[in-house]
Amino acid sequence: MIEFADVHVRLGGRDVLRGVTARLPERRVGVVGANGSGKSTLARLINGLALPTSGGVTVLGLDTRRHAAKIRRGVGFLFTDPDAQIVMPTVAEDVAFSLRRKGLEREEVARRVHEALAAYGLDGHADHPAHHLSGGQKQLLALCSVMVLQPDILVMDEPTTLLDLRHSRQVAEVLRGLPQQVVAVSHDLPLLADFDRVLVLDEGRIVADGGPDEAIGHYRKMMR
Ligand SMILES: Nc1ncnc2c1ncn2[C@@H]1O[C@H](COP(=O)(O)OP(=O)(O)OP(=O)(O)O)[C@@H](O)[C@H]1O
Repeated sequence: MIEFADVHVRLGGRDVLRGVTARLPERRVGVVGANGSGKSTLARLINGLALPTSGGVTVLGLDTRRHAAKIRRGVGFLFTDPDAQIVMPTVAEDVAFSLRRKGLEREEVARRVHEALAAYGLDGHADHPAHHLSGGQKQLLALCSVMVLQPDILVMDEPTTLLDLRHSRQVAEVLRGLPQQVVAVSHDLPLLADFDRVLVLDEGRIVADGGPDEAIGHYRKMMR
């Protein structure tokens, strides 16, 4: 469960979010809106990467202002650019990196890495240099490295921007099967078409909120 209570965010003298209130119990929530409407800031609030100037954000029952470290352990965050997230030389090492930091035994790490790579269609690339993967494969690797930690919530900021149609569909398929709550900021409207709920932001406010047909319809009209 994610809850925004009258959240205002002011950055560099600008009101980026202006009174956002929403309770989000749904499993898959999309966020759309024009460039600069505050979507990334909203996403970053969920794991405490951004903090409200006033109002509050509660995630997994905790206030993000007071429990940032604990919330970050429970909230996986996927950035648009996978290069920002890939930290180790090979594909398998990248997935293993965060598991090792958790102090898991070597054999347990190897088992989980193997399973995770297979789930994301990357098992044939385990020993390849991560930076030699295609953009789409890198995005899948970044997602795999986040999900191997089994977060309670996955937040994605424009996860399909760099992907071709096939890889976008693959990511959509992966999201469909995840048991976790997913919040996806995206300009990729087909990705959100079967989400449970979509929020439309405009100039830092939620201006539409509902099922994908209704909310995306509103967004399309706004952008005419
Ligand atoms: N750290 C910051 N300092 C000053 N202004 C900021 C900062 N971060 C974001 N902004 C401004 O806040 C506004 C909203 O930014 P945000 O990235 O949340 O929008 P967005 O809806 O995700 O946009 P896009 O679709 O282009 O990614 C923008 O005008 C941006 O320039």
